[in-house]
Amino acid sequence: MSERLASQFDRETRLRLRRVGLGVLSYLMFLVPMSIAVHAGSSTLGWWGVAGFTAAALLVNLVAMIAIATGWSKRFADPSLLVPQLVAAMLLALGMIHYFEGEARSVLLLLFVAIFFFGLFGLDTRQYLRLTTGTAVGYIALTTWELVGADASREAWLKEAIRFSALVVITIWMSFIGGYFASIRRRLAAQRDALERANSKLRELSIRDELTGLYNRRHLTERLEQESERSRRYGQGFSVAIIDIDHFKVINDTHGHAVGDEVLVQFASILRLQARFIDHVGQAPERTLGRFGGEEFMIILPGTNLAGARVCLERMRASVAQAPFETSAGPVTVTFSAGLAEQRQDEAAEALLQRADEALYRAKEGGRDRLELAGMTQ
Ligand SMILES: Nc1nc2c(ncn2[C@@H]2O[C@H](COP(=O)(O)OP(=O)(O)OP(=O)(O)O)[C@@H](O)[C@H]2O)c(=O)[nH]1
Repeated sequence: MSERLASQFDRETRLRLRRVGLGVLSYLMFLVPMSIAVHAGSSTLGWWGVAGFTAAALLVNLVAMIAIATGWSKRFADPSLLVPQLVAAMLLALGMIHYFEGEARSVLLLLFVAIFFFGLFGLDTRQYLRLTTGTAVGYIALTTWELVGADASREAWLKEAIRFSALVVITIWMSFIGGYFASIRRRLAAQRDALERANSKLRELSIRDELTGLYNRRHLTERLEQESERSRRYGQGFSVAIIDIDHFKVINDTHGHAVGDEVLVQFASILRLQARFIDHVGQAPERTLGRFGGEEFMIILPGTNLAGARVCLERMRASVAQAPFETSAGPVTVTFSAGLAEQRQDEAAEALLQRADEALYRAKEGGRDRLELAGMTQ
């Protein structure tokens, strides 16, 4: 049953349905003292009456279950229908008590305690106090009607007064205690939400490079491993490029470290823009661009062969070289060199990176501002 519940409903709905189930269980449990009282002759209810009350209680719960399971209850502020269920339970309890006398009647006041405990699932103090008022008014109306009708003695009135005051004291206490638990629950929920938000922010920060906002080395390495694994499993190849700004040390030495940082940020945003550009028709898997360290960047291109990677990197190169970067120290000309490699079948990520790095070395040796492609054969 719970597995079926899990597959059909969302978490909140499952929880609400379970609560209604718990309500059914507590009604059924009350059948025991009720039946004993009927059997012992302490009740004028009779077996048909027991059956009638049980059927009414089950009907209330069935309606609540259907309203929750179909999603109909979601249109209300209280989609768990807790308040209507509690009001229905209270009315049923009042109706039932009418048929019990003496000791049995006092004991059955426990029904109200059970109902109020159920309110712990969601009532706040104000709602609890309203339920207490409703219960008290209902009880006074019932007993006055009974006692006046029976022309009861002073003793009978006093006995009811004792029951009534005990009922009111207990329900008022439960209102405050229940409300207190509700406030703790709300606080815990708010703390859990704040913690979840903080966690996701931390997760995001832990994979980002602080300066450029691109992915950091750790995330790039992780993604590279994932891509290798995916390619081994599904046979879909990928390429990788290591991008290195040319003579970045000169930019730093000439204009200062802060201007060097400005260049890195602008460089990153150009690469980011170009990385999003899709070169071929059809849906290409998302590319991962990051800062590998210093003035070195990396892009992972899933489902892309060397020729495709070259198109993408050539566009990046042209875009960077197109115009000098505007910095606080004036225009700075920036170029980069890149080494590209396509994964060979079953090649480990480390070996692939090694080949891309060797290609980058050749690009630098060859005069910079150029791309070099690693060969596919050994
Ligand atoms: N401004 C700035 N500079 C950095 C940062 N990280 C590394 N660098 C500098 O980047 C420079 C890299 O210099 P090199 O490794 O000699 O490379 P290069 O000057 O780009 O020369 P080639 O790569 O051979 O073209 C060093 O001066 C580092 O101090 C950073 O976050 N900000």
